[in-house]
Amino acid sequence: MWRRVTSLSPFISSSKPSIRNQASYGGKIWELFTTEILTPAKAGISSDEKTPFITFVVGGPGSGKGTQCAKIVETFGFTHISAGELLRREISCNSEHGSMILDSIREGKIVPSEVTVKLIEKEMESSKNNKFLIDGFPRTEENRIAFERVIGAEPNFVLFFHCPEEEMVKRLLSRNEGRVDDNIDTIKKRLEVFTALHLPVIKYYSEKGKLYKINAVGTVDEIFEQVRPVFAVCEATK
Ligand SMILES: Nc1ncnc2c1ncn2[C@@H]1O[C@H](COP(=O)(O)OP(=O)(O)O)[C@@H](O)[C@H]1O
Ligand SMILES: O=c1ccn([C@@H]2O[C@H](COP(=O)(O)OP(=O)(O)O)[C@@H](O)[C@H]2O)c(=O)[nH]1
Ligand SMILES: [Mg+2]
Repeated sequence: MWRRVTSLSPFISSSKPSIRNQASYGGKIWELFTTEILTPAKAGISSDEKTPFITFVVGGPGSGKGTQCAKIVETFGFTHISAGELLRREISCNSEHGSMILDSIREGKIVPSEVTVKLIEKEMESSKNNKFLIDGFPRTEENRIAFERVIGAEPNFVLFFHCPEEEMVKRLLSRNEGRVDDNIDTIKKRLEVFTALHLPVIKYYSEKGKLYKINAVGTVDEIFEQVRPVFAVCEATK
């Protein structure tokens, strides 16, 4: 079981996100980020079994994060922690924050970091595994900083699923999972939030050489063939 070694630091309070006009990024900004060549040294692979191996899986809504995570789990034995699923679980069990989370999800807004990070921390601590895929998180710089402070760790690398908006909208509208946020109005808001708040996270990890960009257009299997070598590097060093 993985245990946090650093002491809890104060959570960062959530501030209201400012939504910048998508046009200010020219729609092509994601093209600036290139795919890293992943090596064991870059991934920070260590032989210490107690050190958690953390991969963040990020990308726009409908880019295929959850679908690819299922394949990574099946093939490489990671524990999948979906931030969105953890939040939806809080809604279904009417927890303390359930109604606030529901309102945020309905509006396509980001739930305060302190809530999400605490849920992720609980999942990590209760897992017997030490390899984690953290899906749909961090969505903002504030999320990222809160994770690092509370968990006391950085991801070994970050998988970024890059997908054109039209494709993401098409996929979300046919997802059919009965989600309150898979309707065109909320989808538009989610895309705005993604464009406005996610870029600094991508930029941060790109500058650290931890970003692995995946072209998320194609069949599920074709996309997995881009993902597989990233994890195969980790396997090869075991
Ligand atoms: N490569 C793909 N091509 C077409 N549809 C896809 C692909 N990958 C996932 N999907 C479908 O698109 C929808 C969104 O995928 P999902 O994995 O839930 O994305 P995310 O977690 O990024 O929102 C789902 O209905 C899924 O079955
Ligand atoms: O770290 C997170 C992850 C998700 N969400 C909320 O949960 C929704 C659904 O997230 P999920 O990752 O399930 O959506 P996906 O990107 O997979 O469609 C988001 O739009 C946000 O409102 C959040 O606030 N913080
Ligand atoms: Mg998902």
